[in-house]
Amino acid sequence: MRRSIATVSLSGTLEEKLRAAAAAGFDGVEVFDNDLVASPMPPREVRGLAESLGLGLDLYQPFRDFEGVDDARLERNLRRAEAKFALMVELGVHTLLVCSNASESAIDDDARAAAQLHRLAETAAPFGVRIAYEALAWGSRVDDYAHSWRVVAEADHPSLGVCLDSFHILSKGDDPAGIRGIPGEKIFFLQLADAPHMAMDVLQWSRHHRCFPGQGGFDLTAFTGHVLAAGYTGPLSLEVFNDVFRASDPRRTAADALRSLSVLEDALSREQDGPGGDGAAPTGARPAVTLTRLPDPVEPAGYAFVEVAAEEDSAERVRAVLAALGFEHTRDHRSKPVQMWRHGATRILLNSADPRLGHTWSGDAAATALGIAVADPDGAAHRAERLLAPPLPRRRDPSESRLHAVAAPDGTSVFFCPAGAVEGDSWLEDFSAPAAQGLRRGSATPLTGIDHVGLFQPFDHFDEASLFYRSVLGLEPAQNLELAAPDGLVRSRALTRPDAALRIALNASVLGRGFQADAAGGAQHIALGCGDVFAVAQAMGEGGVATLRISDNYYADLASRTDLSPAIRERMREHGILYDRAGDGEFFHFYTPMLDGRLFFEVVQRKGGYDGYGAANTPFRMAAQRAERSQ
Ligand SMILES: O=C(O)c1ccc(O)c(O)c1
Ligand SMILES: [Mg+2]
Repeated sequence: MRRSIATVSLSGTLEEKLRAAAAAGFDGVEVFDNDLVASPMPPREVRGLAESLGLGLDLYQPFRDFEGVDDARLERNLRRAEAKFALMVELGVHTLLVCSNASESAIDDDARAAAQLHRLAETAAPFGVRIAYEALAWGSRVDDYAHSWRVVAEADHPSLGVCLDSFHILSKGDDPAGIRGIPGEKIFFLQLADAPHMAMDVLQWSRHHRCFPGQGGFDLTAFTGHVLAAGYTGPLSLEVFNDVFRASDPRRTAADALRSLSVLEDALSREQDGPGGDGAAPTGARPAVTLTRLPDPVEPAGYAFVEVAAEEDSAERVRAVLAALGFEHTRDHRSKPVQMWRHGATRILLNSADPRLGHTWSGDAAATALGIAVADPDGAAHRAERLLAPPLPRRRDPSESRLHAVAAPDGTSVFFCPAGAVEGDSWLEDFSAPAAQGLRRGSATPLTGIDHVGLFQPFDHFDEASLFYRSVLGLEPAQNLELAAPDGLVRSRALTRPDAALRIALNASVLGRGFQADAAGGAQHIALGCGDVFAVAQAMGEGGVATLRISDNYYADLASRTDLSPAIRERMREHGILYDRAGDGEFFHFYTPMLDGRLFFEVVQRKGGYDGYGAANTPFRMAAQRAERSQ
């Protein structure tokens, strides 16, 4: 389908916005009145620039407070509209968006509104302009799509139709299924925006918190499905008012935006195919539009590895922790300064070179790459590329295996590794047995694998990162949580496979401050699953690595709210083990100290189907880390 974006969704001058939209691959834009008025470019130049960029100007907007007015004001409004129609002719835009009247003085009379919109459409027609009437959620009379459609139907003019905006409809909990009853040719325009669920004034919610489809809490796939079922064939246009996007690099925002539409179209196209999903047997009537289809979603089987980069001093600290956790240094890379540490099927790669720069890693130890085990690495890489994930060039010897890698928004490398690879196979052959004196053995601990990886994100790219991991790795996002760290609020969002084979936790500091955010690149952790958290804590201590100490007050509080026995609580206190409970599920977990400024490990034990992350304990963990740092 044709893809557009409103200039209000991007930062910068009108020219920068047009260039960013074109660079991302959009077909068209909605021109916002203010962006044009503020631009030094005359309308004909804007038109020329858009043409040279291959962009259509699909809509001009918004025109406000037109209908439901007294007769004298109607004449003034028509003159105001005529000036815009003349401008639109110069720009070459053929559709004007008219928002439902939001002023207190609007007259509550549908017949009057319909007659006045009829006059407007009649005046627009000679200019080659159509009117798309949009119900604002805060319109003073017309505030839902069904009402806007009743007025448009009553006005009955070929140059008048409705504009549907997902935000105004879904924010109020209206049932979008009714859209199917609107004739497709009377839906002149479709604006898409998602938003996180919030209990707040709808105007403020709309003007500050909209986000791209798939980043919030609305079901945009179902919504758009209804609009297509009605027979709509126009553009899918993103209209996102968002405080962060207004102030961010427009090229990056535009790429994020286009990715959201690719994911949406792909989901719609798969839905139309029905449960078989092979494109051969549509269950419903196929609409008159072509939907972008991406390579099949990736179904990760788990982590093939996590790579940690560390310069020598901190590498020694990482090695000490790995050995104490029961990992063993089993292999070395044949051509790079990379050690493989293994515990059963769990692998941590320890790299002393900066994988991106090719020289010695400087700075704090960091998790720089995630190896994701997938059945079809080529297909996964192909899908990632279609989702505008930047591919990473790999420097390698000709004899080495080739792994596809892409960069996540925070710069983490994501490798697609063949699932089920065993030693003697593919990329693992790039590693050989280490010189015997280099070998370091771990202890026997009941670790079961990598439970999750926690990555701190710059706040501005939090939604982008969550859409990236969701669409590129096939993960389902949970609700955003806000956690009170001792030095600021931390937003947290978990993404997981339905079968829990892969979990990622994203965190960000709401105000971009606090020690977690201050660590260059932000705090990170690698969480290991186990069958006996006490045994692992014990072994780690015997291996010379203490666990992060949690305050005694925490254990006093635990006594008041759980029925854990005093003996167990005492052992937990001794090892800094934290506890959470959900239904019948229980969660025990502890942390290593921060290895440098940013990286630490966590060990978790899940019982009885617990599928959270112990978020309730995060403030206490962060307080303990902060106390430890300032010692
Ligand atoms: O917030 C507004 O005023 C506004 C303007 C135009 C739109 O299309 C819209 O959805 C909201
Ligand atoms: Mg709108």
